[in-house]
Amino acid sequence: MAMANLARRKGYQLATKSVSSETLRYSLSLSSFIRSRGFASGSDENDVVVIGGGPGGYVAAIKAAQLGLKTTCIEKRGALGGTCLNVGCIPSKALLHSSHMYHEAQHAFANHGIKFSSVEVDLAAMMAQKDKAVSNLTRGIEGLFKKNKVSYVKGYGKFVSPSEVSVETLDGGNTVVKGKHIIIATGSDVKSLPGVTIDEKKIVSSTGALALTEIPKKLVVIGAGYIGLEMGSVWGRIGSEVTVVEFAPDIVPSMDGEVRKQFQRSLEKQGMKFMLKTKVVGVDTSGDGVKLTLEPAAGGEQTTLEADVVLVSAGRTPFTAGLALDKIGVETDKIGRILVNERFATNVSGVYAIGDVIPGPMLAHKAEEDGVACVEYIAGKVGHVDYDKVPGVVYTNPEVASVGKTEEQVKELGVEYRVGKFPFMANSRAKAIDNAEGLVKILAEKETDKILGVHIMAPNAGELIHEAAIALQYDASSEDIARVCHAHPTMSEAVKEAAMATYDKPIHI
Ligand SMILES: Cc1cc2nc3c(=O)[nH]c(=O)nc-3n(C[C@H](O)[C@H](O)[C@H](O)COP(=O)(O)OP(=O)(O)OC[C@H]3O[C@@H](n4cnc5c(N)ncnc54)[C@H](O)[C@@H]3O)c2cc1C
Ligand SMILES: NC(=O)c1ccc[n+]([C@@H]2O[C@H](COP(=O)([O-])OP(=O)(O)OC[C@H]3O[C@@H](n4cnc5c(N)ncnc54)[C@H](O)[C@@H]3O)[C@@H](O)[C@H]2O)c1
Repeated sequence: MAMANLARRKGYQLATKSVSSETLRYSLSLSSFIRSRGFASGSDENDVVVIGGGPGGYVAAIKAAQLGLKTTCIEKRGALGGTCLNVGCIPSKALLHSSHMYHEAQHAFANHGIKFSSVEVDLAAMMAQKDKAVSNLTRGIEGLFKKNKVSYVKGYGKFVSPSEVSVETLDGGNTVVKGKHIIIATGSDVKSLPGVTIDEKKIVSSTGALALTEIPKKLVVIGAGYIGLEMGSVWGRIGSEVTVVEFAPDIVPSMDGEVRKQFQRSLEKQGMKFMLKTKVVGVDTSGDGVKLTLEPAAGGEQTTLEADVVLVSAGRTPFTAGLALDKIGVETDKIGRILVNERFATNVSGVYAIGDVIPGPMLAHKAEEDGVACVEYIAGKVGHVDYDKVPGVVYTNPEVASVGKTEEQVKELGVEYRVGKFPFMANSRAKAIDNAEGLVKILAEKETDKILGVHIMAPNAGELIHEAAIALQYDASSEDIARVCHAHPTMSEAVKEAAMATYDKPIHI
């Protein structure tokens, strides 16, 4: 609105009535920016080149093009969407949903009066449904590239200079792509463990675990983080005996302690076994299955554990292999993450980095936010990402979602705080659908009531958390949430009640 007024005052014409104020804002500021910086127009040189077509890279490329910058994206895997779409977020959520439906059919339908004589898993069909979702979505991004006029080069990119990337194309050719600004968005890869060689058959990474052709009788998962618990849930629900070996004293070490305890109990009830404070010191794949040698994390007597398949999910590591970063002098930290400033600029002028390859949470939505902010800075605007307010969700059942600080972190900060909790046992919608496990927990600063962190365990916690994310972003108080009218009967009412419990008293408990 303000821009439209400015346009009128300055005598600009709105070209067509379909031009939105947003488009106008970008085009006005961008045309003057292009004039002042001498950006490419119609030449072979790009304003922006993005290496990597994952959530960070493809979103940065589309946003750059929307900002009027001539943009090319280089991707080596032959499909857009990166780890997330091809071998991460999307295929895992497809399998989590399919396996959840099977589990519900076996264990929950009868409570709702739905009975049938037998239910079975067709693994090939389950995998085909997952693959269909992935291929539809990757093609969708190619469509978005065309719509936004992003050039797409399929091949492996390597720096020749800070403004030139040589690409070995997938069709066997070679080309050099030039750009005034180059964004590295090459993501991450599975972190390997000493003495544990991934063969994607018996010893698998998440990629192998998303494509097993048989249900393993015994699955051992190394690492009780996001991937281990999600993929462990998938295979556990459809028949595997799942044991999770975790080095730390707790599962998902970054989670709020109280919520984590309830979460672990819930997973154990579903049949998942945990061996905490334990490390894998060796694997033997010479027989039919796998024999693991384990040792207490603090050292001590060794034990063995047998498995048909072992999933290595002990974290991911930044991926920069083959980029020739040393050739142009881009700085990385001790664990290989590219160092950037608040504008995502590396130490080399004109070279930027975003997503999993830089420090910060390794999450798709964080990579997307990085991508948008990075190109906004490149276009002379101001970008914004607040890593303290990035929601995290474990998509098990129940899901666990959180945003902001855990109680342990708040304590460590020495801030005086209040806690408000509300269990789904007292939420009418959760009772109506017979799925009342979990709680909402809110932490707020005692003096100001400003919300510091929100933690939710519920079947749809990943959806419920965004009310809290908005509240945190706008520095809302728990009273602000509590005084917003929430529809009845919804699971969201538990968020309102937890907010009431934080600054005053809840009604329904
Ligand atoms: C099993 C699994 C499940 C996950 N689930 C979730 C989830 O539910 N929610 C969530 O937020 N996050 C999830 N993640 C994490 C998420 O996938 C990553 O945080 C996200 O993909 C990072 O995006 P990115 O763009 O930085 O990198 P990536 O998605 O890794 O993309 C980088 C791309 O760059 C390409 N590339 C690398 N080097 C070159 C080169 N030299 N030339 C050309 N191309 C190159 C790669 O082929 C890749 O496609 C999951 C990860 C895994 C493994
Ligand atoms: N739902 C989601 O958003 C989602 C899903 C999957 C993956 N991801 C992202 O992918 C990244 C990688 O996932 P991940 O599960 O591999 O990593 P993670 O960092 O979530 O968990 C790794 C776990 O392995 C443990 N560990 C490390 N070394 C070990 C060892 N030698 N033996 C036993 N345990 C060990 C760690 O203590 C930790 O609990 C995550 O950081 C996450 O950001 C996100």
